[in-house]
Order: sequence, then C-alpha cells, then structure tokens
Amino acid sequence: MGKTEIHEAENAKSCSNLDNSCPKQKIKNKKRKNISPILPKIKKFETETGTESLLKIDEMFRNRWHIEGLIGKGGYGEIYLAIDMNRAEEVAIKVEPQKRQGKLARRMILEQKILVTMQGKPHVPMIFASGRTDKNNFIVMQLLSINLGEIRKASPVENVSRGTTGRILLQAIGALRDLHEIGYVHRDVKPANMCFGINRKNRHVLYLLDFGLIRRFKTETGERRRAREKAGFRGTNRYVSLRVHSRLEQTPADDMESLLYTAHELLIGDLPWKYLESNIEIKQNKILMRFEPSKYFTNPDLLNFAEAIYSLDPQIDPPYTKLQEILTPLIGDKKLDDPYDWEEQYYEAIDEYQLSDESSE
Ligand SMILES: Nc1ncnc2c1ncn2[C@@H]1O[C@H](COP(=O)(O)OP(=O)(O)OP(=O)(O)O)[C@@H](O)[C@H]1O
Repeated sequence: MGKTEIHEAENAKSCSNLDNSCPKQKIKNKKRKNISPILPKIKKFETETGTESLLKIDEMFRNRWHIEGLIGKGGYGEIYLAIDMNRAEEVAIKVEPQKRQGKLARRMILEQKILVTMQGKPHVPMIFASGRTDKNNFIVMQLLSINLGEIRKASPVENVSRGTTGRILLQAIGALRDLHEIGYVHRDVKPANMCFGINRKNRHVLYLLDFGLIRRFKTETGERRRAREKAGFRGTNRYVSLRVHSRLEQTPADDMESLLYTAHELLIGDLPWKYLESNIEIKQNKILMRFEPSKYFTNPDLLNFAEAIYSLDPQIDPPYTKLQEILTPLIGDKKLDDPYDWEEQYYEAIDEYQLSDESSE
C-alpha cells in the first residue's frame, strides 16, 4: 500500500483542551450535538476491548490522527474513531495486520483500491488517506453512523418500519449497481456492512462498507469472467445466497439475494435461521423460503421483491431500476430525505408492529 498512499501525514498541531483553536475542542464545540442519534459509540480502554488492540487509545497516529477509541472489531480489522488534528474533523481508521497466519493479507489492499476507484459515488465513504505501518495496513475514511444491524436492534420492536426499510433498500440497490457497473461483486452484503452519514447533508445517505471480499466478475472490457467450477465459501453464513452454499461462483444476483435476506431481517425483525449454526440447516431453511416465499414475506411489496430476486438469472445483470420500482410502494408517501425511524423514536415501527399484532389475534 506504500505506493498508493494518498496523503502524507502533516505535523499535527499540539494544543490544550481549553484552547478554542484546538481541533479537539473545536469538535466538542461544533459537533455531536443531536445531529444524529446513531453516532458510533467508542470503547475507551483496553480492558473494554478484551484483547490487545492494534492502535492505542490516545495515541497520535502518524503524527496527525488522535485515537479516541475503538468503534468495532471485525473478523479481520479494527475500526477506530480518531480526530484529524489538521482538519478538526472526526474520522474512522480501519487497521488490519499485514500478515495473517504468516501470509500477506490482501483484503485491505483490495478495499483501498476499490474505495479510491469509487470516490465520488454517492454510497461510498470518502477515503482521506491510506498506507502501512511496520505491521499494519490502514485506511483513514469518513466517519459514519452505527451499522444497520445496530440501528435495528435499537428499535424497541427490533425491526424498522416499511418506510425506513424501503428507503434503505432503494439506496442499497443503487450502491450495488455502482459496484457491479465497475465489474465487481461485493460478496458480503449484510446489515453490519451498511451505515448512514452523520452530518446534516448526508444523514439520510446510505453507505456500503467493507470491500475486503470483492471479486471481479467482469473483465475490464465488460465480458463476464469464466466461472470457476468450485468457488470457496466467501461471505457470512446467515446472508449468503443459496448458490454460495453450493460453492458456485458469485455474480451480482448473489449480492441481491443477500440484500433480500437483509430486507427480511430489517422489516420482520429476524431470519428463520437466526439461531442455526450448521451450514446445512441454514441452507435447507433458505430452500424452504425460496420454495414458498409468501409464507415468509408477509408484506406484499417485499413478497414482490422476493419473487423478482428469486427469478434473477445469475448470468444476466439484475434490472436495478425495475427492482427499485417494485419497492417504491413500500415507502408510501415518504421522501428519501424525510426523517428515518431513529430520528422519530421508532414510532412508525412500533405502530406497524402493534397493528400487525392486532390483526393476527
Ligand atoms: N467509516 C466507518 N464509520 C463508522 N463505523 C464504521 C466505519 N467502517 C466500519 N465501521 C464499523 O465497524 C464495523 C466493522 O467494519 P468492517 O466490516 O469494515 O470491518 P471488517 O474487519 O472487514 O469486518 P468483517 O469481519 O465483518 O468483514 C462495521 O460493521 C461498522 O459498524
């Protein structure tokens, strides 16, 4: 990643907390004031993180970013909240060891490449810098909200409303179309890999994250690559498509099927295979869902979406606009920029839940 480094760290300004020109103080003064109820929470101390972390809290990383705390720990990397001391701005820093089990880890190199290629696309976080230290690769990027899984769990009824689900799906389809158009499949579409913006301008914009598992499905000239006879398992058990359970090469249709499972979880509150761990049992449950979608997708608009997804030909690009049109009735009269559930104490999700409970009595 050394070669592709975008910005070199400049010397950070040193300052005291009481000084109003200090970047940290500026942030305290201007931000984090009720703009978004879904700001990521940080773990401040090593003991809270359980294991030793890759960066140290209060460290001045690369002489520019003050590490405030750990936001998240994925299977591979760690995500920190930091303050950019040059720009008085909060950022997220993703860090991953360069070597895993003695082998060079390629995930973050791929992720960095795709983030740079897709800068300017509406559903991709801004990347401010990237590079490597002695042992780790890192990416400094735009700070986003908590992820969709956490947003759903914050709802008192553990699901989000039709209007919120519909608008999330419309944006997610757009995000996937942008990625597929440049020839890549994501291969890990799930609620934990989607977040919202956190400032006034982008708080209603959905961002797609984690491009560490992407794979080219088209050549640079636009032809589909030949599928391998047997592909390795890539993705997250709960959300991968049936074809992935059968170890088939992933195409954009598989990202769409993962989006369908994401939609079910957001609107209904869970997936029938939530507590299952065995791959075989999860696969069997997905087959049952595909066989009789009306039993699972109780909302008619989501059922239409499910049927459209199940009828996709994996070798043909999905009809993105048509899929968005199918979902438009789910949104009702909501506009993309109207408040979402978390800005209204989830009252619509609660109303819808109570109504469906009454009608099932
Ligand atoms: N830019 C960001 N702003 C705020 N939170 C973020 C940001 N990037 C990632 N996160 C949080 O960190 C979590 C893990 O991020 P990410 O999926 O990129 O890491 P990973 O190590 O690749 O994870 P996984 O093991 O799931 O593949 C996300 O679910 C999200 O909640």
